[in-house]
Amino acid sequence: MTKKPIIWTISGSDCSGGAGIAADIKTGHGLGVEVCQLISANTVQNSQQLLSVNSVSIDILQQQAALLMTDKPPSVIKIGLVANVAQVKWLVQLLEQLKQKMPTLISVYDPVGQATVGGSFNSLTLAQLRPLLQDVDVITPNLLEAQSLAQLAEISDAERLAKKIYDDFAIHSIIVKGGHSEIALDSSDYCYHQLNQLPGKQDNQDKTQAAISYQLTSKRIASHYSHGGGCSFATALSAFLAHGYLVRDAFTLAKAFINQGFNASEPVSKLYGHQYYGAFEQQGWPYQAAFFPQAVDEVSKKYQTLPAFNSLNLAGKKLGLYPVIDSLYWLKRLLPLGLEIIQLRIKNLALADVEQVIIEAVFLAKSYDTRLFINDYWQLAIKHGAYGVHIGQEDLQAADLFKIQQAGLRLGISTHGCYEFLLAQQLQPSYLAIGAVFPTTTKDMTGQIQGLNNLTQVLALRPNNNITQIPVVAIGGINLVRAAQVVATGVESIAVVTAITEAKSSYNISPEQVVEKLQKIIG
Ligand SMILES: Cc1ncc(COP(=O)(O)OP(=O)(O)O)c(N)n1
Ligand SMILES: Cc1ncsc1CCOP(=O)(O)O
Ligand SMILES: [Mg+2]
Repeated sequence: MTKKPIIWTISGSDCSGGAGIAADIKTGHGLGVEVCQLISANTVQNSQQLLSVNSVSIDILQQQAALLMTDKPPSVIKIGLVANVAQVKWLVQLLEQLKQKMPTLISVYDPVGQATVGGSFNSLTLAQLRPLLQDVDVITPNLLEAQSLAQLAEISDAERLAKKIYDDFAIHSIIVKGGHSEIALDSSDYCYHQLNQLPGKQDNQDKTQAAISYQLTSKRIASHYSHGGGCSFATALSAFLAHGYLVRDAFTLAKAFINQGFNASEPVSKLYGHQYYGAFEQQGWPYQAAFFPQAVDEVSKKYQTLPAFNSLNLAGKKLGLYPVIDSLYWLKRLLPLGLEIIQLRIKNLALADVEQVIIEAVFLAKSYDTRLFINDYWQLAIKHGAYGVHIGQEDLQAADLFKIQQAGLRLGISTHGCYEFLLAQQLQPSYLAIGAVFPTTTKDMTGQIQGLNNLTQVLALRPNNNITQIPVVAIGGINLVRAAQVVATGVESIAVVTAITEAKSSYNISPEQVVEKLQKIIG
C-alpha cells in the first residue's frame, strides 16, 4: 500500500445510503483515495421520497475544514449538495483561502438541485449560486441541470449548453451528463475543456489549441440501481484527478467506473422488473475494455469511413526493440543489427535537407528489410515510398490519413493516456505508441508521464480478440535498467532514443552492445 491522495467531499448525507456522502465514501474507497467528509445537510429520504433537508451550520463546517487542513489537506474538493446562501458564501471563501495556500487544488462541483425521487435539495437561485460557479474548476451537471445553469429559453444539446455555461461562468471543464434515459440506446456525456487552465495540469502539447471538446458514449445499461450514480461519477472523477490524471483521462475512467457499476447491478435490477430503485453499485478501479466508452471528437468523426491501415506483417514475430534515431549516421550503424523496426525522427533540419535524408534512409532500410517509419514528414514518406509514418497527436489534425492509407503506408500513432488510446485505436493504425512511460530528457513530456500502471491499463483496452489486436509500443525514459519492468507488462515493443545514442556515457558500453542487451531483455 502507498500513501493515498486525499479528497474532501462537501455534500449531504442521504439516510437511505444511496447518494451523497455514502456514495462518495464508497466510491473513493474503491478508487484508492482517502475521503474526508464535511456534511452540508442531513437529509431525510428513502427510495421513494425526500422529506427534508436539514442544513449543518457554517460554524461546524468551518471547524471541520480548519481542523482537517492541519493534517489532511486535500488535492481535490468535491462539492455536492449546497443547502443555502450562507453555505454558498462560506464555500466561496473557503475555496479562495485554500487555493491561495495550495495553488494546485482542484474543485469539482456536482450541482445537485432536484432529487430523482422528487423535491428540491435547496431553493437557491442562479444569482445566488453565481459566486460559487465562478470559483469552481470542474462542473458535472446532467442535461436538466445544465439547461437551468445555461438559462437558454429553448431546449439545447449538451455542446451548446456547455459552451454557454463556459461563457457565463468561465468554468474550465464542463461535463454534461447525458444520463440513462429510459428511451435512449446510448448514454453520451459531453465535455468542453479549456486546456492548461486547471491548476497544476499541463494538458496542452499542441500550443495552438485553446479548448477541446469531445463526447464519451456507451451502450445504455438497463439498471435501476442508480441512486447515487451522479454523486459517484463526480467523486470518481475527483478521485482520478487526485491521482494526477488529466481531465480527459479522469472523465474516461469515471465513465468506465459508472458502466462497470451498472453492469454489476443489471441482473438484480432485472429480477425486480427494474422497479426497485437501488443504491448505485461501486465496484472499484475499472480495468475491463468492455466498460470503457467510445470517444468521439472532430478527428474520429472525420475518419469514420477510413479503412484499417496495413498490418506490420510480423508473421508471429515480436516487434521487439524500436530505435528512434535522427540521422543517416545512426541508421547505418543500427541497420546491420537485425531490427524489425526503426524510426527516423528528424527535428531541426531544413525541409530541403530532410527530403534528401529520407530518400537515402528509405533506400538503406529496404536493403536490410527493416521497417522504416518516418516521424512527422508524412508527405515525404508517401512521396519516397517509406514503409510507414509515425504521427503525434498534434499532427492528427493536419495529416491526411486517407492519403497515407491509400498509399499503402503503415501508420503508428502516439498516445498519452487512456482517452487518446481509445480514440487512436478506432483509427485502426498499424501500431499504437504510449508514453512517456518514465521521465525523459529527450522531449518535454510534462503532465504526460504514464508509469507502468497506466501502460498496463491501456494494454487492457485492446479488444480481447487476437485478430484485431494492434501492437503497442512503449516509449519514454526506457533504458537497460527499466526495460525488464516494461517488457513484463506484455507490451510488444519498446522504443528508445538515448538508451542507444548515449550508451557510452550512460553505461560505458557501445550502442551495439546496448542493442544486443535490450534485444535479449525483450526476448
Ligand atoms: C514509437 C514512438 N512513439 C512516440 C513517438 C512520439 O512521436 P510524436 O508524438 O510525433 O512526437 P515527436 O517524436 O515528433 O516529438 C515517437 N516518435 N515514436
Ligand atoms: C519522442 C518521445 N515521445 C515520447 S517520449 C519520447 C522520447 C523518448 O526518448 P528516450 O528514449 O531518450 O527517453
Ligand atoms: Mg512527430
